Amino acid sequence: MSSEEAVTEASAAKSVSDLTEGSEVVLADTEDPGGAQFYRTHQAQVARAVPHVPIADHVRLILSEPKNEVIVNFPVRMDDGRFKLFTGYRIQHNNILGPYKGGIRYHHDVTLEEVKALASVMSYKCALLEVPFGGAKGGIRLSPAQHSKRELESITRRFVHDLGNNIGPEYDIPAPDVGTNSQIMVWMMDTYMNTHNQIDKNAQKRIVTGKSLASGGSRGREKATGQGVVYCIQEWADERGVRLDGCNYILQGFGNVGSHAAQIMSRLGAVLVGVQDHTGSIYNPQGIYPRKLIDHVNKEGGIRGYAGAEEINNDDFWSIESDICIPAALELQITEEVAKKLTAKLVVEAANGPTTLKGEEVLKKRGIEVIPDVMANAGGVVVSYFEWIQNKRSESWQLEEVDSRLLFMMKRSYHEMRAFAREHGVDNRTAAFAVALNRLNAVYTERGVFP
Ligand SMILES: NC(=O)C1=CN([C@@H]2O[C@H](COP(=O)(O)OP(=O)(O)OC[C@H]3O[C@@H](n4cnc5c(N)ncnc54)[C@H](O)[C@@H]3O)[C@@H](O)[C@H]2O)C=CC1
Ligand SMILES: O=C(O)CCC(=O)C(=O)O
Repeated sequence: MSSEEAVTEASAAKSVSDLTEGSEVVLADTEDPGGAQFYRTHQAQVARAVPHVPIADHVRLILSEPKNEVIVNFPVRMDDGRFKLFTGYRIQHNNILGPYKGGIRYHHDVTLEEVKALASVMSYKCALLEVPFGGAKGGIRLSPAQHSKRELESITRRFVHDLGNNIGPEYDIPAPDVGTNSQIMVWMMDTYMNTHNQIDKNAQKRIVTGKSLASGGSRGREKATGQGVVYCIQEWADERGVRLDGCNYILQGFGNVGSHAAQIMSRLGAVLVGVQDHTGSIYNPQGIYPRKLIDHVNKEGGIRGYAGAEEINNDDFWSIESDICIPAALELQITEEVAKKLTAKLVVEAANGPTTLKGEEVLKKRGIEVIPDVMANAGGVVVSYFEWIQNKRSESWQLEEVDSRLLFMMKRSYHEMRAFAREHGVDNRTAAFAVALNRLNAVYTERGVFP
């Protein structure tokens, strides 16, 4: 760098610091090792499916990057009176099958590339499950635990305000993901309604899904992702004559998805022998009671210190003797090293993108089967679709109806994926992406190319 350039850089930095003095700036994409790797991993996984289905060139190109990338920077007043600048993303990958759809993540590692990967995953998930939605995802780089309820509400409302018409009940419909919940969805809905003046307020409820029951949510949405994970495990067990009663499993992530999956697995007699979350890892070969662990987590904010299990090193968690492994936390967790340690016969990807490319290679070599994210965790978006329909029609379905419709859709796609895998001699992930790609390609080619 010449001395002139150095002076210019220094004065530019100075003027930025003048602008932000006294406030905290949470910069968006300063470092992004994980997000970029996740995006490349996801694209490589999709690319493996391409030789197995006839994809038109223009369709491949369209799907290779998101259609829209919305980034908003907005200041919010913190409880101490100072302003903090946040960056929010809403990435809209594809909407050929219907409105953009996907969760909102609040996590300190959120980056543009991570949200791009997650948005693209949603397009294939919806296509595989025949949910008439496209794929999107959003997020803000923040640690929810470090903010008061009031701060979280202000951040959420400001984010929705600044997204403006980039979301809408027939255009792009957010939902919960890591670090967000029904309360955040209800704040989003309320802010949208207050900033978009329409007479039919009831119809506007479907701007988000994953709301509380009182504010227009669906029965069964909160447990839906975990329920769908277990439906997949049941199909896998039936196919192979495995009894779930008495089988051992380990679980990474004990939030919405993990804790619900664990409660449902318990009802089937499966034994939870190890859990890991952001606070540590615990082990009990006699079984950990999900309900008691939930009570502990609600009080303490994590699994650490739970009296009904022994605390172990995070590194030892993956080698716990088990039949099934359920990653239900973040992406890129099942690395080469982790895959070598696993004793399970099945990995069920409750999380999005939990397995690295190298990790997958090892799993394959070791004969460990994978039910991929786009299939395993699709229960959430399926019941979000049911919530959206119920809001649109002013209906309220009973839980039995929600569960039986969910089971039907999960089973249908699971067996489509398995049939493709058998017919083409490919793994479940490649089959799942191939079925989804086929569907997207068919719609694009039938509709033709706009000149
Ligand atoms: N909430 C939903 O409906 C859906 C969620 N998913 C996916 O499921 C996964 C979990 O999501 P939620 O349960 O909603 O999130 P959550 O915020 O409710 O729970 C996340 C869990 O992951 C744990 N965790 C975070 N960092 C960790 C780390 N470094 N090591 C170990 N554990 C860690 C947390 O302690 C917590 O137990 C994510 O990949 C999400 O994208 C997929 C489909 C739908
Ligand atoms: O429920 C939804 O709309 C989206 C859920 C989600 O973000 C996901 O499946 O990863």
